[in-house]
Amino acid sequence: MTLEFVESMKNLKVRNDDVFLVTYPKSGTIWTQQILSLITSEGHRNGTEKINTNERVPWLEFPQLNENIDHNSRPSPRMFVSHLSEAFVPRELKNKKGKVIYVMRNPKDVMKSFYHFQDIAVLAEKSPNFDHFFEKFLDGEVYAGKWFDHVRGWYTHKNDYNILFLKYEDMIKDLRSTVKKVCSFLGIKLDDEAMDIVVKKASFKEMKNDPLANKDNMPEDLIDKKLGSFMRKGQVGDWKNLMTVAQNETFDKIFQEKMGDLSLNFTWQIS
Ligand SMILES: Nc1ncnc2c1ncn2[C@@H]1O[C@H](COP(=O)(O)OS(=O)(=O)O)[C@@H](OP(=O)(O)O)[C@H]1O
Repeated sequence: MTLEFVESMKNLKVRNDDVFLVTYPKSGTIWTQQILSLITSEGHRNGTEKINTNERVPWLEFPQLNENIDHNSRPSPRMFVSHLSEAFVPRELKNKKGKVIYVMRNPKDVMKSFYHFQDIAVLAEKSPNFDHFFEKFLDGEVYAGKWFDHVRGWYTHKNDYNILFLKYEDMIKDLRSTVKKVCSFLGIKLDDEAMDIVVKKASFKEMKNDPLANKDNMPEDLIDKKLGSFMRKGQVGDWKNLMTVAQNETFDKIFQEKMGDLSLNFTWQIS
């Protein structure tokens, strides 16, 4: 990804039936790519088409991950996935052209997932320990910058977009309801049998064993599978196994300062 390319994406011609999935890293990106793939493709549901979710929902800002795909020449309907901040996505989306699905996850679990991801992400700058990563995350010295800015940017500009917000924890609690919400947002009707398949194939257990959906097919120079799995735990509240009491207090204080004025609630654990 070059800055020049990202800049050029601001001018991408948006089509009415485009769908942009946007996330801060580690918030449920591949999960929602899989859900979108299953909802929109019968061949993905019944296993007759062997296409990676990363190809069905290609990266907006990483064309090299999809054989240098040229988004302009893709047939409609197109789906995209992106980690871009609100200020960097195609401007035409602001005219409520196309649809945006923004998935968020409680930032303590995001941070923990991100910390472990550096073990397997070959190109990631490694932190020697969690204390170091904790500071880096708070300072936004990680890919995609500060979590607080990313979420705030999208949330406070929500009225400019045709946008559906989803939360990772809601997906954990009731995946079927989330799938229904996505179907309704996309104007797609699935019968009960198709819905059952989507919910089953988008479960953590199924995805962990599905190389089309779990990044096992990623090149080894990007993800080193010997060092860990991309589908790590898929839980809510795993941050408790890593953050100290002091770090948690610091985080809560910063969260309150930066997000306290927004009507956004997160689920920090599920008992
Ligand atoms: N089906 C399903 N159910 C529950 N959780 C799931 C599922 N699929 C992916 N995951 C978890 O999502 C985390 C990876 O997030 P992303 O896909 O956003 O990562 S990335 O930004 O694309 O690198 C990562 O979270 P952690 O396990 O906490 O590390 C994945 O395990």
